[in-house]
This record gives sequence, C-alpha cells and structure tokens, in this order.
Amino acid sequence: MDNTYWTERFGGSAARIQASTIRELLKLTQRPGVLSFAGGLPAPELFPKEEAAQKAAQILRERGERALQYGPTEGYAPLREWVAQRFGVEVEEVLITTGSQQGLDLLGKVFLDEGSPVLLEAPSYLGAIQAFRAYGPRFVTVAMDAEGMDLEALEEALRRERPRFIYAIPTFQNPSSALMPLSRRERLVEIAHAHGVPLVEDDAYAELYFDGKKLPTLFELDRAQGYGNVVYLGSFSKVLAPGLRVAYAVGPKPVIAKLVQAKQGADLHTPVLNQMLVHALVQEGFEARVARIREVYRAKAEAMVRALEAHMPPGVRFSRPRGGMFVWMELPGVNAQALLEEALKEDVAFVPGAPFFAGGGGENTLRLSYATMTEGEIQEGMRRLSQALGRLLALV
Ligand SMILES: Cc1ncc(COP(=O)(O)O)c(CN[C@@H](CCCC(=O)O)C(=O)O)c1O
Repeated sequence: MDNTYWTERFGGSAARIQASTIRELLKLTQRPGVLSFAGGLPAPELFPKEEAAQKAAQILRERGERALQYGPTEGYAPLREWVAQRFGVEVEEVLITTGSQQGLDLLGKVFLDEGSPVLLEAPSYLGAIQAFRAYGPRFVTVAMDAEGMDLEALEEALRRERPRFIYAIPTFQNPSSALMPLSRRERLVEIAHAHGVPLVEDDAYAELYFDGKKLPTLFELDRAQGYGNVVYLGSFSKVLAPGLRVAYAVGPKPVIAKLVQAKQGADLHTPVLNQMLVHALVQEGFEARVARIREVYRAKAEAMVRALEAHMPPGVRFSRPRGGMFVWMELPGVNAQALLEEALKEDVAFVPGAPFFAGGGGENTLRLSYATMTEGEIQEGMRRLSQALGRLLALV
C-alpha cells in the first residue's frame, strides 16, 4: 500500500500531530564531525554508569520478579514516597511519569479540547507545544523578558481569555534561559489563583542553578498560600539520565487521579526496573552528584558566553544563563533557518527559534545548548557559527 492509502485513513486529529524540530534535527546532527548545539541533551560524562550497572544488576538478582513484572500506574511506591516526602505532600498527590514529556501529554489529554485556549510564554518549550497541539487547543501566547513571563501582558490576556491552564517554565526557561525572580513568582501565583486558572509549572532544570541558592517553586509558593492551584512537573533526566525516562507530576489529588486514568490508557506504567534504579540512585550521594553537575554546567555556560563575546559581531544579542543548559540568541535581521543551512556547511548545528513560538514569529532567534560540548568544542563551534553568520550578514 502506498502512503496515501494510509494518510487518507488517519483520523482527523492525526493532522495536528507534527514532528519535533529537535528530534528531526538530532537525526541531522549525527553526522561525524558536526558540533551540535541543538538537542538539550545532558552531558553524558555525568551519567552514573558504574553505579547504575551495579545497582541494576543487584535489583535484577534480588528483586527481579518485581522489577520485570507489570507495576502500578501511580508508580513504584518507594519512589513515589521519596518524591512526596521531598515536596511535603501526600503520596496520592504524586504520579511517576515516563519523562515529564509524558506529563505534558497527559495534561493536554486531561485539560484540553479542540479550540480550548491554553496560555504559554513566547517562546516556550517546543516539546510542550507539540504535546498540547495534538489536542487541538487555541494557543494564547504571552511575551516574556529576561525574568520570565510578562505579568502585565498576562493580566491583559486574562481579561479576554479563560485558558484551561497557564504553562510556565520559571526556572532557566527552555529556550530563553530566563530565571523568574521571587517577586514575579509570587505575583504569578496570585494572578492565577485570582482568575481561577490552574498553573502548570515545568521545572525540568530546577537543580541546575549556578550561583546562590534555589528559588522557591511556584508550587511551594502556591501551597504556602493554601491555594492548591499548581500542577508541578519534575524530572530525573537532567540530574540522573534522560534515557531512563523517569519523571513525576505533583498536584492536587483530583488532578493526579485523572492523570493516572489517562496514563493507564497510554502506557499502563513507567518501566518498573527504571523506577527502582532511580530510587536506588537517589538513596546516597544524590546531592553531591547534583552539586557536581551544577559546576560542570556552570563552566560550560561561562565558556559559551566567553566564546560568544569573542566571536559574535555587533547586533547579535544573547542571554547570559544563570543556570540550565541553554543560551538564547537574537540575530540582527537574519533568518535563523537560513543561518542553520549555512552553519551546517561548517559542521555546526543549533535549533532555530521559530518552533518555540506557538503563536508564530521568532524567525531571527535560535537556541544553543552547551551541555554536551567541551570548552574547546564550544570555542570552535562559536567560531564556525560566526563564519556562517558573517557570510549572511554580508548579504543584508
Ligand atoms: C522544559 C522541558 N520540559 C520537559 C522536557 C522533557 O524532559 P523529560 O526527559 O521527558 O523529563 C524538556 C527536555 N527538553 C530537551 C530535550 C529534548 C530532547 C529530545 O527531543 O531529544 C530539549 O529541549 O532539547 C524540557 O526542556
């Protein structure tokens, strides 16, 4: 049967399911010699390989029947309890998900209908846009600055829209690297509660702060007010290993109960062995591990900013991250897709920014991830990128 035989038989919603720019780009950047700043992949040298090998073998030898059997949709109880204790909530307010990417998909499935408004930052995480888009919502986007969502713009939007939820990444936002200060976090929690609009806080980069200390989450601030209006998504991807696909949602019991039902239909449960392994890995030395990860990413981020300051021509604006894995760049009158094509000739890759804008725009923006690059590769990659950019600027 040829392609049309199948495509004409897909359901109506299939047309809303589109490819992920990052996933498609990752295929492109596998070519030997390419310095890829595209995928937000954690530094592989930080994966707990030896420890995981030893603990996985022990789990399989001593508790293989449990590790290899079907498990509860809610998650492996000791891991669920570990998360509940860390957040000071009841275990019924925690669901273990197959990556926080699944948390995003399940939230779309539970909260969104065709045409229903959902509010998010511009730019925002393209994986969330992709997950929500499958449910046919109407995207309402709100501008942001270096300190996150613009709350005046949010209040203006809420005067004319009643979104099913507000999706925010207040801590080292993907892709902008923005960090929302405490005062704005407190106001965002108040605004959402006053309007009766749930907040979804995606905190994938929570632990990756370079200086000072961790800011309170929207979830904590909301609970401290006794509101219970925030669903929090956390992940072990950036502090252990993304290939394990273990993450969690923390939220009010009715929400978690419905997400559990949606997850039953999606994958029954997250792999039990992976959950048991994550639980074993967080039992000892976890804080020391995370502290080391912070130091490694801080050094890479500093190398990235130095390289950009050394190589980028005037007019190019870029963020100076205080945590996370990304630098966000704005080009002077140059299309980022065109730059990517030119950059690939120099064997350097990044993610053009347009797919991060659910409401369109951003053609002159791009995201650079430094996490998998050595400091030497960062210097060389930015030199190559500036070469490609120089050729395009000569045409402007
Ligand atoms: C804000 C935000 N929320 C959820 C996720 C998904 O993380 P999980 O590994 O599913 O827990 C991510 C991971 N994003 C990376 C990873 C995507 C990796 C890939 O598609 O290969 C990126 O933006 O490049 C994220 O940044």
